[in-house]
Amino acid sequence: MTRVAVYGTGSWGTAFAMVLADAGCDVTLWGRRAELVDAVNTRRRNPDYLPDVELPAAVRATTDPAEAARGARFTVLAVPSQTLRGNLREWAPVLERDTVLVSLMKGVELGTTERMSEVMAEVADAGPERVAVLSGPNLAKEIAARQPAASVVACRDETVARGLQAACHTPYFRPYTNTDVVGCELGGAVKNVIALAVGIADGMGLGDNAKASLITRGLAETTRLGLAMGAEAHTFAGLAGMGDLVATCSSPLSRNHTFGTNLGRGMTLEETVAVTRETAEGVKSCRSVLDLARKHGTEVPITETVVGIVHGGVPPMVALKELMSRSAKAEGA
Ligand SMILES: NC(=O)C1=CN([C@@H]2O[C@H](COP(=O)(O)OP(=O)(O)OC[C@H]3O[C@@H](n4cnc5c(N)ncnc54)[C@H](O)[C@@H]3O)[C@@H](O)[C@H]2O)C=CC1
Ligand SMILES: O=C(CO)COP(=O)(O)O
Repeated sequence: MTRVAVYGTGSWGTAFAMVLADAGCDVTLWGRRAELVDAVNTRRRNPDYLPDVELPAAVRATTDPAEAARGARFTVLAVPSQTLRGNLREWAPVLERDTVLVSLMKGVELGTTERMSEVMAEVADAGPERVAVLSGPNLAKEIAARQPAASVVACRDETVARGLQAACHTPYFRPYTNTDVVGCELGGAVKNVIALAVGIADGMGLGDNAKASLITRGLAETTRLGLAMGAEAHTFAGLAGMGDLVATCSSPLSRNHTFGTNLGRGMTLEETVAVTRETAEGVKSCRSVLDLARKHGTEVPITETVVGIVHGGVPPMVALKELMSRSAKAEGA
């Protein structure tokens, strides 16, 4: 039986632990808080993040990182992007030497502008054959309800990607393989920023034309940045690009979309943060995505607009006018 360690007992870590168990793996979840770990072990519940879901018996939990790591072929990381480096520094000494690190995270590190796979490779001293990412239209609450979804598992080593694919393939969760790690990660991180923009537009009362335009031009700027970073164009037309963008920008379950809607309705950043319990990665990552784009000399006008609204205090209506009055361009430019 394949042993898997999942670090992070939030919505996605817990839901994906369930997917792995349903696919036949033996899963140990690492959690920070003893009460939550205890609830998983004794009541088969995660009352804080997925209270209505009964977890399979093959999912156990622990607060001990070494116990979670023992014998794990895959080590899945599902903590907020901005805490990964610090967390992994603590866990790296106890991980199995040959374990494959799998990122579920959709963010870019502030300051370094590193993708999560880069942080993982650096901190755990892992080669590309030990670093994988999973990304796609995967709203945790739908998956926890075993509603059908497809996803992408990406690793530079295709054999490793196939191994991970087999480890998480269930009747309701269909993973495809890809070797374009950069494209899959970037698709996941930037769609959170575009979902903020769409949420803001929804909150302002703008219509479906505005939404479709933001999604489409959002995909254009994601692809432009991705190509400059060495990603492959077709990845952005796939599940980790278009797929995730559509799911996140249209679902009320998305934390990023909801965060944006609250801002668009006129809440301040502080008020919006106060009512957001879970991780909305785009709020921080919009700045690192913008930094990344500047490093690569690419234009990301929607991301720039989101940074202006979220961190620069620009009123959404002013930001909209600026976005609409940029110099006219050819669509493929
Ligand atoms: N929830 C979803 O639908 C999906 C989420 N993701 C991505 O997965 C990642 C994790 O997201 P969620 O599980 O949804 O977030 P969440 O907010 O539900 O849970 C985050 C988890 O990290 C823990 N945590 C917070 N600060 C920490 C720290 N300093 N050290 C260690 N642990 C800490 C929390 O206790 C919690 O267990 C994010 O990058 C998100 O973008 C990706 C696909 C779907
Ligand atoms: O990544 C997600 C769906 O694929 C979840 O999006 P949110 O983090 O906005 O909830």
